[in-house]
Amino acid sequence: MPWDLEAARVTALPDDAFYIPNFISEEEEQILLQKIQSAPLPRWTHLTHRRLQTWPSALTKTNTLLSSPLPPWLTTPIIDPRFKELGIFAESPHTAPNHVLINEYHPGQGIMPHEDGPAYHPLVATVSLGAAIVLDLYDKDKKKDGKPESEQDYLRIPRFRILQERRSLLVTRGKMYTDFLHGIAERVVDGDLGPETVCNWGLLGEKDGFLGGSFERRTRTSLTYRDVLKVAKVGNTLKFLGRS
Ligand SMILES: O=C(O)CCC(=O)C(=O)O
Ligand SMILES: [Fe+2]
Repeated sequence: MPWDLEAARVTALPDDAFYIPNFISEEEEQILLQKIQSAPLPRWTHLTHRRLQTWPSALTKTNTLLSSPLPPWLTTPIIDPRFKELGIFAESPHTAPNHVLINEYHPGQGIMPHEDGPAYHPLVATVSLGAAIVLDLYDKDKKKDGKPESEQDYLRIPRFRILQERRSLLVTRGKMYTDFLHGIAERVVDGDLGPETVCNWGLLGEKDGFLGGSFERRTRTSLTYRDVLKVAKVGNTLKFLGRS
């Protein structure tokens, strides 16, 4: 793992994006997948095109996080020591992520182009598990309220494509967070892969598997680490509710 995030910069992208292959080991990947699979069923929110876990809890209607620690399996070794060593959240308000979304995509599933919005410090650190997937980035300009205006907009060609290998880390922040939409196409095959079409091609850990220019999707799970700006102490909340 590089000690300096700069060595991992995706130079073909506007500021800032960083890609680190083999960020976690195969053993760490298996432990994480097993923890995710063994979470009680009510932990999952089932959406039409994927399912999702939210740790430590969903935000309130005012985008507030009720303060609660992340479980140790989401903290060690990803946040502590690795994010800390790389200084990934050093400039975010809480100097560490306090929220993790876990998305699971089966082949053919994806996520519509969207932006992550103002509830978070503009930085997302994504660890990919289980299989590779292509993340598409779209210009935001022709969008209204951050959402595609039409079906045609949704189908339009991405401006950039990032290939996320299993066990890799992708960090997007700044302009990449605020000026682009990101999405994952609902495909069973990711194709047209090569140095001209994949902006992090030179940073990939194992290009050999992708030299044929395409791969079949398998189940891919992502952990997206973020810093929620507004945090309420649970003690205060209880007081607010008249319970203490
Ligand atoms: O699975 C991913 O890598 C992206 C997930 C995402 O965009 C989100 O949860 O907001
Ligand atoms: Fe997102």
